[in-house]
Amino acid sequence: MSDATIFARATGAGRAAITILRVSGPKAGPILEAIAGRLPPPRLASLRTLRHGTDVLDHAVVLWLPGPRSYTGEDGFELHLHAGPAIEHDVADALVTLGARPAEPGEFTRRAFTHGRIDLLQAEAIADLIEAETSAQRRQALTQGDGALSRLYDDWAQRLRTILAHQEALIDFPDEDLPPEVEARLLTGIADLRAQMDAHLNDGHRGELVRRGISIVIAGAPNAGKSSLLNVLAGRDAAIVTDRAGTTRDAISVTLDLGGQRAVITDTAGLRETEDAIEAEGIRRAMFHVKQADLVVHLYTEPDRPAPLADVPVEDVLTVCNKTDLHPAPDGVLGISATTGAGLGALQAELAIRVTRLTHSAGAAPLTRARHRAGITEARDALAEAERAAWPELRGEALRVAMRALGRLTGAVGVEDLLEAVFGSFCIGK
Ligand SMILES: Nc1nc2c(c(=O)[nH]1)N(C=O)[C@@H](CNc1ccc(C(=O)N[C@@H](CCC(=O)O)C(=O)O)cc1)CN2
Repeated sequence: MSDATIFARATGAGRAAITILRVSGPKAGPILEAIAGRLPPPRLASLRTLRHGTDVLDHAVVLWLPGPRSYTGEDGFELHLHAGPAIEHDVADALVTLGARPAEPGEFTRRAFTHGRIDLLQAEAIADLIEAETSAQRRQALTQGDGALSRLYDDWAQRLRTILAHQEALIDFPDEDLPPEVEARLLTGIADLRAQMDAHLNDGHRGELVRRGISIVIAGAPNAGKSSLLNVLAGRDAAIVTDRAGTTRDAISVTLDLGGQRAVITDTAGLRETEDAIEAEGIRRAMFHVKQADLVVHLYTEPDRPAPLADVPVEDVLTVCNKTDLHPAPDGVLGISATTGAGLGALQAELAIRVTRLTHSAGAAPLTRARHRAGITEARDALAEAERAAWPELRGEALRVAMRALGRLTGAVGVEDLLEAVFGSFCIGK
């Protein structure tokens, strides 16, 4: 399978000036010679006439990318073609005739992983980089792609290996030859590592928040102007606005860039007692969103001071007074008018500060996916198990469980079953 030569369009669909086809695999050299004549110098853009037999396909820029110094680690090439359906399908036909086949989603990056060019955390970072919509997401993906998280986990695995070696020594040479401080030092080493993993896990989900986007929910009484606020923040009419209380029944979400951070803002049904079954379901959903939110904007209008939201910590709530064009906001409360736009700049600035506070990471590389959290949790639990173990043999086994959990994160050990999940979500051509 993996000795197939694969190809895919690396650029987007639709009208464009240039289309890049990328090809990787053992037949790349012979195929390029067949369509472009002799091989150009490695990694240098060269203009060539592409032919299939006597048929001229295009005049194109060609890159010859011999392995192992290539993205996939294999021989490969790129064709920078004039964009257009006829060129693309005729060149694809020529590639198939010469023994290549279309690539599966993520197959180029999967080959880069298989050939040891990148580890699994870096492969995930490439997917995140392509998906990134905001600057913060881009920076986080680039940091992980440069191997920041890999280095942290590799360093922990290295320390575990040393601890495990000392542990083996304790088992092989019981009592006699070894000074007592060997076991004490070993236990301190395990405790230190576990504490570092705890700190890494207790990061307020910063990396995951940046990657997924911060969830901000607008809640409050009917007719407080929640939908109007969503619309002005979104800069478009996403939610229906009327002067009738109870207009919003279902939650409506828009994605925003708040100071470089991705935020998903959700407008919810107004909270009140109601006989209307549909509105009641809307309110049930509103409460569900409020409880899940990273930040709640509690909107109200003077003089109807709201009761605190049940089940939401106060530090996660920003109380905002709307309709200041009708009634001024009391001292110390952020006032806005969704209709005149007064105070909106201050609200956006405050939201950006809150979001930055939620996502600010103290230097070290944050974990960014549930997969990472599960792996580190497993390793941390195994270390705790090792600290409690009554027998050296049991301690050794728990340390090996921790090692394997770390190894699966970078892809250094047994991840065959994981690869489909990681690479299947890529786009074709990556
Ligand atoms: N045209 C084009 N642009 C592209 C890519 C590509 O494949 N083709 N990339 C693909 O995703 C990204 C750049 N990433 C890359 C990472 C590694 C290598 C690579 O071949 N590295 C070799 C050789 C480096 C060199 O020229 O000396 C190496 O590290 O050994 C290429 C691209 C974004 N832009």
